[in-house]
Amino acid sequence: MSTMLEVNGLNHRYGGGEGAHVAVNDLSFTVETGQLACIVGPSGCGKSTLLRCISGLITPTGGEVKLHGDKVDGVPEDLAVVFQDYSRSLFPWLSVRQNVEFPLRWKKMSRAERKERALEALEWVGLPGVSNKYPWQLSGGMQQRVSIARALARRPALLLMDEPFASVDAQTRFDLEDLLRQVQLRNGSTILLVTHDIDESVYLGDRVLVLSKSPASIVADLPVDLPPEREQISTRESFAFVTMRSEVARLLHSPPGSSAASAVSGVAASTVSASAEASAAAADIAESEAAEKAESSSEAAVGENDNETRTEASNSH
Ligand SMILES: Nc1ncnc2c1ncn2[C@@H]1O[C@H](COP(=O)(O)OP(=O)(O)OP(=O)(O)O)[C@@H](O)[C@H]1O
Repeated sequence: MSTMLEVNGLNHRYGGGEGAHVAVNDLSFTVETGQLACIVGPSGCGKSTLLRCISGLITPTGGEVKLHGDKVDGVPEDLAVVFQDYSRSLFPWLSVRQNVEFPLRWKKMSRAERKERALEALEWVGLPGVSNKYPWQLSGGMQQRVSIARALARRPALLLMDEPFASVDAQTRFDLEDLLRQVQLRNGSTILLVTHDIDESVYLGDRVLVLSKSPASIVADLPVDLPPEREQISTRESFAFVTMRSEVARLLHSPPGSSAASAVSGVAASTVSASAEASAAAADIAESEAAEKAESSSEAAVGENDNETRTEASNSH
């Protein structure tokens, strides 16, 4: 697998002098071709700043970014970005198809080719029948699909996504997450997605990079040990998912540089599987203990309330 993105010693400071604010602090990582890497970090830690540096929208104050080996010093032609706010990224006076075609105008291709690419991308995102509608005639989730189609139509070397599903309702969010993984698996796209939602980072990612509080630095880089094909209910219930999300939550809530955080980051992959085994064993023990207790207390507990099993829906907002 070749390296698509290299971030080396990246720093970014806003302003100067006493009012200077360091948003990103010495970040280094790579993303391999065909990988979907998620970056998760607390609100305000510097995630968007990192994406702006990677996309060439701002020049970092230190370090460098390379896309397929070329130093980024402006917005690369073969990079696309999907933002959270779909309503501001689509042109309301253009039809859906014209919106998707829009960035292709700067590519050397005929009108017919542009149209074909746009229709193909709309099909990838499950919107084959809306090409002549206007964005304001679509639901929020459909508009975000159009934004994704517009990014994919360019066949970018790297797709950056900044909290792409944060503005849609929970069910639409699930649908869009599944759509993204399907598209990524089918097209082999390389994607770097930023989110502050722990569950989303684990569900979507082949890998999760955990950032510290501001200024952003990398606390851990964890491979996601889940099958490529994921399903909202069974994947989220799986042992590997639950273990991993706990690991990420622990890392996010440990102060950077704390012994807990550095201990985990040093042995990221092995920690996940080791703690998975330990938790499995603990769960087995707890289950058999509970069964024994239930058996012995069942005679004495006649008339008492039924046990309630409560599954807490995770929400890391
Ligand atoms: N243009 C700017 N000038 C000065 N400071 C800025 C600028 N943009 C961001 N910052 C500051 O840099 C820090 C990181 O901001 P950034 O938007 O990158 O964080 P984030 O992790 O994406 O936040 P959120 O999760 O809330 O979207 C914040 O303290 C923010 O106030």
